[in-house]
Amino acid sequence: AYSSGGGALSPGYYSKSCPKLEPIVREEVARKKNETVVTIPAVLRLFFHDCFVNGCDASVLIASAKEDAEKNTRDNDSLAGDGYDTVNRVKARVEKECPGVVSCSDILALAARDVVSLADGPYWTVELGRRDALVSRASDVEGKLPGPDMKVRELTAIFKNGGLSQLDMVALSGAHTVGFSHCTRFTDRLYNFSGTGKTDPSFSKDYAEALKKACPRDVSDTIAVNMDPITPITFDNNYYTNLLHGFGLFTSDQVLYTDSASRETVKQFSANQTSFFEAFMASMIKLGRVGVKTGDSGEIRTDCTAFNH
Ligand code: HEM
Ligand SMILES: [Ca+2]
Ligand SMILES: [Ca+2]
Repeated sequence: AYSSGGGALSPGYYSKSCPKLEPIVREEVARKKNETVVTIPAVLRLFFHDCFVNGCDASVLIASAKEDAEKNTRDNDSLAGDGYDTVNRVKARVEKECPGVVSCSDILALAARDVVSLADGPYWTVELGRRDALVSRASDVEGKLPGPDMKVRELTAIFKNGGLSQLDMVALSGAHTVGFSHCTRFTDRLYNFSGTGKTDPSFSKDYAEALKKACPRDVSDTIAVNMDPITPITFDNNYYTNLLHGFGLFTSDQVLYTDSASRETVKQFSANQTSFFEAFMASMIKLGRVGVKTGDSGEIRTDCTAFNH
């Protein structure tokens, strides 16, 4: 379990030491997004995978010659390269403006906020003052990240490790309103649900048919589909409306509606985008506090992909 106090974080942390930080991050993220829209889901997911393994400390960004860092794991293998590129580009500019001052973990937290708002989602104030990790071990990832086959009880337990509630879990799952998934992450639901050789009955029939066309039985592990088939690049509440219609891609998505423990929240977020946006912002701020290192812990990396020493 991690602390999620976040007491030492504050929005104005760099107001004297790097006053242009936020406009620089915004500009670089927007430039990258205009080159490829994949930037949006890539950065958002990268932030989540960082925070859930040893806290929001940029541990996921470390590149290891021995390939034994967090990024060298099955769970993190599918993190799109554009997420890392975005952070590295922002960092390069920020280092020119204010050398040695701004952590990679704070850049990632700001970039995650900016991609959401650039996709027409909400905009919130980001707490700052995180320091970067001194370790990144592949062996630390196991069991920390949720899997697409999990049910509500397991999902809630994983989020609880970071001090996040079931409501936070349902709100943050709304991130699947943008981005892609490889077919291999859900083909069991299409062709061999619970070992039955059948299709998961909680799928809409039409949606399952469409997914079978995009993802045939022996599909290559490079093929991916939109997670929100209706508004794939817009950050909206359509993820929840999809669940009402059996358009959830993973078991971990669809169970949020089929399980009565979370169904009312799904209905509410589907009916009212403002209530989803408010919950999402609050949960992102909580996510950004998970296991943060402040004060004398950690370091301010100069290169986000490597420790300073
Ligand atoms: C609730 C439990 C969650 C599970 C089981 C889960 C699982 C997954 C899986 C399996 C993928 C597809 C990866 C692939 O291509 O193989 C994915 C994609 C994604 N996830 Fe999640 N996720 C969860 C929560 C979250 C949260 C909390 C966020 C962010 C706040 C998030 C953001 C994303 C995004 C944006 C993508 C698309 C990535 C891209 O297009 O590059 N997920 N997730
Ligand atoms: Ca981390
Ligand atoms: Ca959407």
